[in-house]
Amino acid sequence: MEPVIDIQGLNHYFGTGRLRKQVLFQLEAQIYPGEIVIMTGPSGSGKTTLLTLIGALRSAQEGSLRVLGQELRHSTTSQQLAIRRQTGYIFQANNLLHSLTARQNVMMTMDLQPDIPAPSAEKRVTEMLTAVGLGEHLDYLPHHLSGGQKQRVAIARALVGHPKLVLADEPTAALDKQSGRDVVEIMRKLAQEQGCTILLVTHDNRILDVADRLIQMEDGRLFQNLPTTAEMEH
Ligand SMILES: Nc1ncnc2c1ncn2[C@@H]1O[C@H](COP(=O)(O)OP(=O)(O)OP(=O)(O)O)[C@@H](O)[C@H]1O
Repeated sequence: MEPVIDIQGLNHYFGTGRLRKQVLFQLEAQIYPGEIVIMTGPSGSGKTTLLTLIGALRSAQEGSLRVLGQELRHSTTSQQLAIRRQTGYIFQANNLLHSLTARQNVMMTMDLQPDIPAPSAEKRVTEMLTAVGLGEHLDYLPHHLSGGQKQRVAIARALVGHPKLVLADEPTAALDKQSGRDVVEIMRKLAQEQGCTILLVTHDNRILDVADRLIQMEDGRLFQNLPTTAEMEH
């Protein structure tokens, strides 16, 4: 089976000249279809940098990074756009547009998929918001929703286009224990139904058990094959 994410000898640097600083060192990792992988690690260790490289939101500089079969090093803008279209992003700050309702925020993703006719797109948006428990809040603006509800809109927005890959950066950081739990359970359930792969960065120990596999970043180096919480309990 071909990995969804295939990282080999990946290095990354910020800055130029004397200020050039290496932040990722010889990373190696393969993540396969349908896997839920959680990446942990101290602040500043390079997790967000790696996530944005995988999501084609910044350019790979050295080594190899293949995502959904596409080599991202030396890739063209249109190849990067193709990866972004197949990827759902969920960030700590949910990045909802404040003047748009929950429904309109999610609909924006469907606008990137011109091959889906408008009535079907609208139906999918309603179904997705209902699936995350917001069927009664379709026309609410973000400031009338709680933190957990806003994050659920962000999940609906990330998943409504049926992405092959979901990248989530601290999706539960701003949430209380129960809302955080609900949010990852919804992600897991929807991802299983759609068969997509999830790579999730978190400091939140309370959600580690949703992972099939844990990886850890420390000082720009990746450590793999850590036991999951479920395995540790056996
Ligand atoms: N745009 C940038 N320019 C220069 N240095 C940067 C830039 N972005 C990140 N860095 C540096 O790269 C390193 C890795 O940062 P990164 O944000 O990837 O860490 P992180 O593990 O995601 O941290 P956190 O858990 O706090 O979000 C840090 O030393 C950071 O200061």
